[in-house]
Amino acid sequence: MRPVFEVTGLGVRYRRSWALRDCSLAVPAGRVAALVGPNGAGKTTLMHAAVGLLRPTRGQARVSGEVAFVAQDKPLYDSFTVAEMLSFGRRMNDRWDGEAAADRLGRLGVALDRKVSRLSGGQRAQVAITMALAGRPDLLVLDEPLANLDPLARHDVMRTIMAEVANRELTVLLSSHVVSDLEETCDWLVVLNGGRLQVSGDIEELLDGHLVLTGPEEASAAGTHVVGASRTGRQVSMLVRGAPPHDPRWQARRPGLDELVMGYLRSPESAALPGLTGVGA
Ligand SMILES: Nc1ncnc2c1ncn2[C@@H]1O[C@H](COP(=O)(O)OP(=O)(O)OP(=O)(O)O)[C@@H](O)[C@H]1O
Repeated sequence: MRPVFEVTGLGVRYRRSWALRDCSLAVPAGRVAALVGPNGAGKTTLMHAAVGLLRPTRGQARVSGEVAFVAQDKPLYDSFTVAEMLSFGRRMNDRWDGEAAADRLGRLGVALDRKVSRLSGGQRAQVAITMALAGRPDLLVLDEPLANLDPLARHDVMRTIMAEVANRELTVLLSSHVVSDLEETCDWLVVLNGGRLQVSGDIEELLDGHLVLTGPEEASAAGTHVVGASRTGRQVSMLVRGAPPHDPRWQARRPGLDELVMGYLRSPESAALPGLTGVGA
């Protein structure tokens, strides 16, 4: 399927230091892509390059179609009511679907006559995302939409995104630090670490292509690609890619999304990118 969002050889330098180096990835249409990585990994920088807020130092970022971006601080005008925000949106956007926006906020119990300054964190997030969706974008880019929200509000925000993806062809790229929030909603994973791209691919294919092995430290892992390993006493636990090793002392199981992400983040030299054997190709 054609990519909606594609970067090739992307590098971004702020003064002397590189925030992103040599990143190439493509997110196919209709996917909900999770962008994860530790603080300072370059997630916001990648999103800013995608939506045209900064010019890459090297390479390029391409989006096909209309893009909407919700920044980390969910910028809204505090002195406006929700209805005034919506009519502001209508004036700024010729693809505006005000009816759907008002409907969605109604279903979420956000009163249109309420001042933005009096909304809860969760309602603020819902208004910002609703405003972004009302412009009927092809790509929705959300920088930490779940930060500072309680578990119920996080769930509601993810449900809003899911409903929109189910209703029409929308591609989403969203960053988060909480991988467990993404498990149900996202079907594409992008891992950035220290400005470098470590993982990009279909989540089910990635999980199918990896194993968590546990066994005694003397067991042989010959023939297996080890992403990372940790030791507890004489037991070793490893995240591996591809087929399991022949040594019968290993117990193997499919990793969870959290384990996959943590395995790569702990081993910055490992990568699972399209073109590498057995994963995401
Ligand atoms: N305007 C800027 N000027 C100089 N350096 C910057 C600027 N913006 C970001 N950086 C640096 O670039 C790197 C990547 O920052 P970025 O904000 O993209 O990371 P992030 O993954 O979004 O982090 P977080 O999870 O903390 O939001 C960091 O080392 C950061 O200090």
